[in-house]
Amino acid sequence: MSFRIQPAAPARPNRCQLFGPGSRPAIFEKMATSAADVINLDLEDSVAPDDKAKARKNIIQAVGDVDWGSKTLSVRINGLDTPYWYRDVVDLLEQAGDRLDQIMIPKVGCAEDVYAVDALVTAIERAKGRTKPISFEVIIETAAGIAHVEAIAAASPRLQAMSLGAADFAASMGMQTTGIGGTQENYYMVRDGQKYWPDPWHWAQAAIVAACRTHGVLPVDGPFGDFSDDDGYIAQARRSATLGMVGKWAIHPKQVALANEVFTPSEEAVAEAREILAAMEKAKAEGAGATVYKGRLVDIASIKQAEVIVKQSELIAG
Ligand SMILES: CC(=O)SCCNC(=O)CCNC(=O)[C@H](O)C(C)(C)COP(=O)(O)OP(=O)(O)OC[C@H]1O[C@@H](n2cnc3c(N)ncnc32)[C@H](O)[C@@H]1OP(=O)(O)O
Ligand SMILES: O=CC(=O)O
Ligand SMILES: [Mg+2]
Repeated sequence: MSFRIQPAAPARPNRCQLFGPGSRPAIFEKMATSAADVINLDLEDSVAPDDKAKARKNIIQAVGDVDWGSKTLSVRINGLDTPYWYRDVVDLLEQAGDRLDQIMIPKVGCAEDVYAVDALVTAIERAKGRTKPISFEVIIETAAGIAHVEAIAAASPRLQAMSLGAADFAASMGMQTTGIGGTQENYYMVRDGQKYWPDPWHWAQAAIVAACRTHGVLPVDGPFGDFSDDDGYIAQARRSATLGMVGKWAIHPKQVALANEVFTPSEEAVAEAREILAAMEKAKAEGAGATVYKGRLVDIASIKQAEVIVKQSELIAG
């Protein structure tokens, strides 16, 4: 390990973030009774401009009225390039009850975007005597966002999570696709006449994971638009989990169970991780730093790898 210690990310389950438009209050109770760990009530891109004010009111009322259980309750505000965002923050912080946990800031392009929201939130918290500090999550979904991803991850002690937003990201990058996440038809390689579809989101996800892990923030995969394609969703989520992300968005309730399944370590994976830890305990007792487990090398690094899986399963089990 470097002299610079890697901070731990917040210890809370974040396997699935279920989104719903703030302009559709009829689904709020359904969201609250879902199995998602995080609820994202949206004021941004799923709400038409004429509905923004009403959606704000709906959300403020629902924060207090709906029983959100032990879920993390987050509201996605509008982007800092719009005329809506300051009113989102002011009204939420002045009028919504203490049950509100988090604000999601979309289209963050630089650390100063987060700083600006932090300054406003801090002023209102003090003015109103709010004792529970609001945490932040951000979406990396622009070229500027990914270019400044590490500075953004370090921008505020309020920051708990960072998502990749594939739809706006694709648009900002000028990618030739209207798909939201997943395999892209024209992003393929050819070998011996066979097509092979690599993952166009991989590099951005890896950059987000590295920035998040450096600064103790939860890395999360964003939306998968085709909610009729369970296999595609699962494949995308498994790749994200393998890269180090802790969860994924659901833009339809049927995606919640898929995310929970992928981001909950399987019994087999946990059992194997515990066996590796036991094998290393035995090796250490015998004065060895490395040993053989099921025909393969395990050493002191394997302890840390196994601990990732065991800790994640313990966190979810509560
Ligand atoms: C790129 C981005 O920014 S993604 C993030 C922003 N986007 C969003 O928030 C969109 C969230 N999703 C939705 O608005 C909706 O799910 C839609 C528009 C995609 C589909 O809505 P519908 O046509 O109503 O879906 P469908 O008919 O399959 O719904 C089935 C049931 O789930 C409910 N439902 C639909 N969406 C949600 C949701 N997000 N959360 C909870 N329940 C929901 C419906 O009310 C319906 O309930 P019922 O069986 O009791 O009648
Ligand atoms: O906000 C999410 C996105 O994919 O864009
Ligand atoms: Mg977006």
